Amino acid sequence: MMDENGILFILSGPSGVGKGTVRKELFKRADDLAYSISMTTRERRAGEKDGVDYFYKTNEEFEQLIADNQLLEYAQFVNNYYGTPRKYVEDTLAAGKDVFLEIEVQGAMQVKENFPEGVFIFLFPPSLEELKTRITSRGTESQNAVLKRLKEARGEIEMMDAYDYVVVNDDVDHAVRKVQSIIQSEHCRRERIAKQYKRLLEDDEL
Ligand SMILES: Nc1nc2c(ncn2[C@@H]2O[C@H](COP(=O)(O)OP(=O)(O)O)[C@@H](O)[C@H]2O)c(=O)[nH]1
Ligand SMILES: Nc1ncnc2c1ncn2[C@@H]1O[C@H](COP(=O)(O)OP(=O)(O)O)[C@@H](O)[C@H]1O
Repeated sequence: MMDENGILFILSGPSGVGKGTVRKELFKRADDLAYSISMTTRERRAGEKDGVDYFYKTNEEFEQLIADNQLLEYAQFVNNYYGTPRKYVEDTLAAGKDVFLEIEVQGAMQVKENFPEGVFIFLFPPSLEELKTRITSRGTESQNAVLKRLKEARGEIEMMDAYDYVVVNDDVDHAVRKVQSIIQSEHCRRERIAKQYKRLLEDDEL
C-alpha cells in the first residue's frame, strides 16, 4: 500500500436517515476497516454490550474525558453526550488502517476542523416524508420528538455542502455499495497522489 496512514471516513446525516443501519451492514461486508466505538452517557438498550455498541459512561466520567482532551469530537444529542475516543482513532490510522466513524452532524463538523483530510460522507433521505416515516417507525420517539428531529434535519441538510460525498439511502444495499465505492475511490486517489509525489522527488532537475 502506498499510503502509510489509514484514511478516516466519517458517515453522518440527519437523525433517522439510516446511519446506524448502513454502518452495521457495511461492517458485515468490510473486513479491512476499523469501526471506532463511541463513548456515550445514554442508557444501554436491551441487547447492547459495553465495549461493542458503545463504551457507556456516567456524566462525570464523560466530562472528565472532555477535560482531559481525550475526545476527538463530542456532542450533546437528545440530552446525552456522545464522543469519539481520540487515541483509538489516531493510533489505528498511524498503524495504516482505515477508521470509520458514524456520528451526528455537530460532531462531524468538529472532526472536519481537526482532520480536514478525512473523507466526509453525508447520508441523505430519499425525501423528507420518508425521513419522517423512518423516525416514526423506529418507535423510539414521541410525536413531539419526531417533529423536533425533523425540524433539526432541515438545518442539518443545509450543511451538506461541507461534505465530500452525498449518498442517498433509498435502499440499504444500494447505500452500502455506494459507501464501499467511495472507500475504494479514495484509496485509488491517494495512491495516485503518492505516485506523483514520488516522481517529483525523483526528478533530477529539482
Ligand atoms: N457526535 C457524535 N455522535 C455520535 C457518536 N456516536 C454515535 N453518535 C450519533 O448519536 C446519535 C444517537 O445514537 P443512538 O443513541 O445510538 O441512537 P440511534 O442511532 O438514533 O438509534 C446517532 O445520530 C449517532 O450517529 C459520537 O461518537 N459522536
Ligand atoms: N434504506 C432504508 N429503507 C427503509 N428503512 C430504512 C432504511 N435505512 C434505515 N431504515 C430504517 O429507518 C430507521 C432509522 O434508521 P437508523 O439506522 O436508526 O438511523 P440513524 O442511525 O441515522 O438515526 C430504522 O427503523 C431503520 O430500520
